[in-house]
Amino acid sequence: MGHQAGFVSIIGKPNAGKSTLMNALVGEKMSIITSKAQTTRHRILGIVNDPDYQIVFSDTPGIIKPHYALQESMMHQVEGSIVDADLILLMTDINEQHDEQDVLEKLEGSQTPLIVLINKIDKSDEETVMQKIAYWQEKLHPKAVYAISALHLQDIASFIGTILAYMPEHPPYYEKDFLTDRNDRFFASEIIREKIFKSYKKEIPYSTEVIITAFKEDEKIYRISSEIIVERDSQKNILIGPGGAMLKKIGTHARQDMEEFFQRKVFLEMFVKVIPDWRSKKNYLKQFGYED
Ligand SMILES: Nc1nc2c(ncn2[C@@H]2O[C@H](COP(=O)(O)OP(=O)(O)OP(=O)(O)O)[C@@H](O)[C@H]2O)c(=O)[nH]1
Repeated sequence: MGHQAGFVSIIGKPNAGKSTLMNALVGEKMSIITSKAQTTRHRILGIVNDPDYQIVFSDTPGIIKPHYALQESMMHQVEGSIVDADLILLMTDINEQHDEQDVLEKLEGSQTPLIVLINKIDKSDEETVMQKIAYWQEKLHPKAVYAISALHLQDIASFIGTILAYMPEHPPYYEKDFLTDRNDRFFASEIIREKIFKSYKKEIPYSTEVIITAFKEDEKIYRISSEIIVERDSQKNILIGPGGAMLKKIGTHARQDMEEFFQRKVFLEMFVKVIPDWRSKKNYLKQFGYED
């Protein structure tokens, strides 16, 4: 067999561990990970390269019933990744009793090979694992069901081997030194978003978008300016905190992560701006990079 290349879509409910799995497979932090559901908003590619193959993983937003335009765009990205895939990995959390109906609806009519992954078995027991394996086999008749812990993924090589069996003979889709299709600006904004998700309770993270307004690469330092968009003045006040303390903390943590990620010194500016109801307005969503 010649060179193999293909697309693998990782789908599932929010918080199942999709981003954790992709980062483990790619060996780099491509997708931000937090304990909150719906952290991932865009479809993010993570590419595993080898002289003989290229596997292009898509980490996708968790599947939900959309309530506003941002979530509709997130669901369109899931659907797009299913259409493109040579293999679908459906990820489930062993400890969650989700109604998976909306996930199954997305798979209806798809002829693409499917593997079910039962994740977080480090927080479960053998009997439950056996029950869940039987459940998914019966429910979807997938090619295989694997019980894993994405957080402590044991044998990545054999996992990749399993996936390769479904990858067609094809030249590489991307340059062999690419790990992702996203650029440095995207990762800078995601790093800030991760800090916001980790620092505030529910309302602020879900109402926030981060825009990189300038990204200047000097030899020794990256100069990055950003805007944090929220929906209301009250959220702006919470985000900034007393005397600017919260925003300062986020900025410090984000800068440290960026310096590690880019292997450069970083100068980071942050401004907070209110755009009422941006999550429901198509023109803003388009401007912020969410496709229809
Ligand atoms: N115990 C345990 N926790 C895990 C495992 N895999 C992921 N997690 C945790 O589950 C949470 C969600 O993980 P993510 O990888 O962000 O999940 P996701 O499916 O990408 O989430 P969305 O972006 O909301 O769709 C994080 O707190 C992870 O650390 C695992 O194997 N075991």
